Amino acid sequence: MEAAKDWFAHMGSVLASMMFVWAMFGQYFPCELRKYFEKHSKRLVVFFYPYIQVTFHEFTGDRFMRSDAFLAIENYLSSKSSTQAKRLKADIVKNNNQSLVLSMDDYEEVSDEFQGVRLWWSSGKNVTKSQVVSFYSVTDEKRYYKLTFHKRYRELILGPYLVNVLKEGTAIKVRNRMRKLYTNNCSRWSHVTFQHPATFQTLAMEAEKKQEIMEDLITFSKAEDFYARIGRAWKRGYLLYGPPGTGKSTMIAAMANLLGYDLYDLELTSVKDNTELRRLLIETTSKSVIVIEDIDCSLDLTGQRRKKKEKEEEGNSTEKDPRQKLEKEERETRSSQVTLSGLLNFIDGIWSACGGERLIVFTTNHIEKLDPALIRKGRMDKHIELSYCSFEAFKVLAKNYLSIDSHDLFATVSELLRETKLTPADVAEHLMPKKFPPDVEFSLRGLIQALEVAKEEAKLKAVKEAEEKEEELTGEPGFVTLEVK
Ligand SMILES: Nc1ncnc2c1ncn2[C@@H]1O[C@H](COP(=O)(O)OP(=O)(O)OP(=O)(O)O)[C@@H](O)[C@H]1O
Ligand SMILES: [Mg+2]
Repeated sequence: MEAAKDWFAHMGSVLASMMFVWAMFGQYFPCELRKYFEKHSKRLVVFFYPYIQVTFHEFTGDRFMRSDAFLAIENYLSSKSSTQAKRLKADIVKNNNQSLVLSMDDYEEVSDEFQGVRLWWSSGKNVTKSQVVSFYSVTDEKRYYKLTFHKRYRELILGPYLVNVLKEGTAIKVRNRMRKLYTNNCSRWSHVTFQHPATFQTLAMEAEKKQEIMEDLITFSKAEDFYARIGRAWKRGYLLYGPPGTGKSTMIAAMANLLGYDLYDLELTSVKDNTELRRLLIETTSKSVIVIEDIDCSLDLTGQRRKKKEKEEEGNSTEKDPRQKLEKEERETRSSQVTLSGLLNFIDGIWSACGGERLIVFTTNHIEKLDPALIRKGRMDKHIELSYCSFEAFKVLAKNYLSIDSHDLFATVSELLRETKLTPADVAEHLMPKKFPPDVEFSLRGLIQALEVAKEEAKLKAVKEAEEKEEELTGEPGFVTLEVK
């Protein structure tokens, strides 16, 4: 097939040369003869050269903006170029890992296959003298990729194949891009490079739970067709809850890293009203995680229930002065301009118009404070509890911080962790090596001591609470006996 293509290509160039000669000297022939020759020479070319060529130029229209199709093809061909081309160009892409991207040099060719059909991509460039007046000689180089395939496969290649090339190429481009962390201030998103090292591998949590969350995320990221078919916006809501220091923010960074998404950290307290909230959310790009941290503290997001309760209290209010009342009302309208319903409208699919996938993640330390309307299933697709450090989670931290899988002191740690509540953040702090290489035993003994102190404190707290309860019941100071094990 390669040989046949070469032969056809050769014939094509012979014919092209004939056409060139004809273009140069054709004018000296009589008009009738010229028309006849032109008509039949095209047929001859088609007969001898049954291949179709499609050219994708680097610049189309705007000479400062590289064409999206060209960039997608460059990315699509990068893996094929690195295995097939003899001359390659290398460039460092400033993504989160500064990876090296290879592409074929000019006038190279690589082949590809699609549904059993072979086709070829070649690269080239048009060099023109620049119109710009300059001391140095300036030339304009416009590169292009040329796709060659047999005319028999016109529909397959111009349809599904090219769609696939552009889709895959764009996905590689997105994967290789520099990711961003956006924050909202003064009604606008501003961004910095997102470079957080957290991964699910280093996240301390039970392996099974971790696996389930990762699978859920990956399934979501690949479910474009599914969401389109069922007519739902391609988005998924997560609610992460648990005490401070249990890894909620760390997990969000790990989620963004796993999927290669950008991160939008939405600070609700600096959003003026629902209109601004709508605009900020619409401005988010696809392949992003939108995070609203500590929703219980952000605003009056607990909805109607709390408002109703406040109204009831207001009935018994002592503010008789109308001016004071007015001020209070003004204060309330100002603070409640971003409402629960405003937020839920977006979550319920208003932004389906935006297209592209988005994850929305809420975090809270107090799930019990949230209105059930906000957290019912369907609105938040997945509720994830991050809790105190279990032995399994400890083992992940021990591996991360001390590079150990087991130790004689693990049994003591395991027993103490079962009786005590220490957050992964606290455990991590004790495992953090004070020198390198780390003194494993010293770190583990430090952790054991902290666990014992926490255990004692918890016992004393329980005694105090019991005494207060007894005092409440009897009106007498209570004494509870501490059972020592
Ligand atoms: N599950 C965990 N796995 C690995 N590291 C953790 C975990 N939980 C906490 N840490 C460590 O503790 C630090 C604090 O954790 P993080 O900020 O994720 O907690 P949080 O749950 O978001 O707390 P808050 O509710 O206060 O926002 C992190 O920098 C991380 O190093
Ligand atoms: Mg946090």
